[in-house]
Amino acid sequence: MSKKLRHRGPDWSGTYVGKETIMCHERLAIVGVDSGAQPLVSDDGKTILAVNGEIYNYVALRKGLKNQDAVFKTHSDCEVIMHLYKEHDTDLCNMLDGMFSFVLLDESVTPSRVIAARDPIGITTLYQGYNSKTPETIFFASELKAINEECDVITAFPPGHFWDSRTNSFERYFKPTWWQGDSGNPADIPHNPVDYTLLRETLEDAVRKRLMAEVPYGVLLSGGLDSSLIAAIAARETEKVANAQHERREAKIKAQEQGGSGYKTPDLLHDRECFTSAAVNKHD
Ligand SMILES: NC(=O)C[C@H](N)C(=O)O
Repeated sequence: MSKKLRHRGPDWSGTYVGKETIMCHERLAIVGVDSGAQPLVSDDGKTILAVNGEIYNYVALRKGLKNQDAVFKTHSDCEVIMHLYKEHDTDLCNMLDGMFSFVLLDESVTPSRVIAARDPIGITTLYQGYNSKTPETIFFASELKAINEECDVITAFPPGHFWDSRTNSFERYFKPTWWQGDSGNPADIPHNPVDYTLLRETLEDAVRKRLMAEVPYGVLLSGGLDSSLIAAIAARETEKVANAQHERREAKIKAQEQGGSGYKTPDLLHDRECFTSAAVNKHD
């Protein structure tokens, strides 16, 4: 089954075989490239997690944990989900800023518990299925093709919901106030005056956080207004980050030069050289 999803991630194929649950993950490494192979297994070996997605606010969430001694085994943006689960149970879903589908297995309880969730608007895909002859076995997968031979009932996992094996049911966690616009009552439709500055800043912020990557990224450019705007913001933000890195390097070299001996370490000089040529290439 996992092989059918291999195209989703060239970087790692991982499998966890638990008491009653098997989890497989095909990874496209984006954050915590060297350490974040999945499924992630907690320090005590009792929480297991597979995620498709990016958690943009993972640094802030980590800082906000009640248990500041929580052991992080990787630099993955996704690991914080396991720690949030310990502190907030399913309320964790509302704390994530990102695009994600995940399945979390809790083997510290008997019977073991499974939580699955999908991001608020369903940016990432997730399907749930079962076979009517063995309905107690539940399948989850990012693509239908992984489970369609095993299951005769398959549904798209509803966005903004989590599923809990304790209740065998879905619950909506995403309940923004503007959602009431669906009620059909015109009074429930927000009618704030348009604020173009806020609109621009929100768009910039949305693009900025999506640039969170330790690997090269690209923008699919159609030439239309939306993708051109996004590409322009992404290019500007990327340049800002590159300039800030350049300034930090220069400051480091200067500090070293002024620090008495005037000796420039070969590493620092090489670093400057590489960085300057990289910056030149970027502008070509
Ligand atoms: N790419 C993913 O879906 C998981 C995680 N964000 C990673 O970088 O490995």
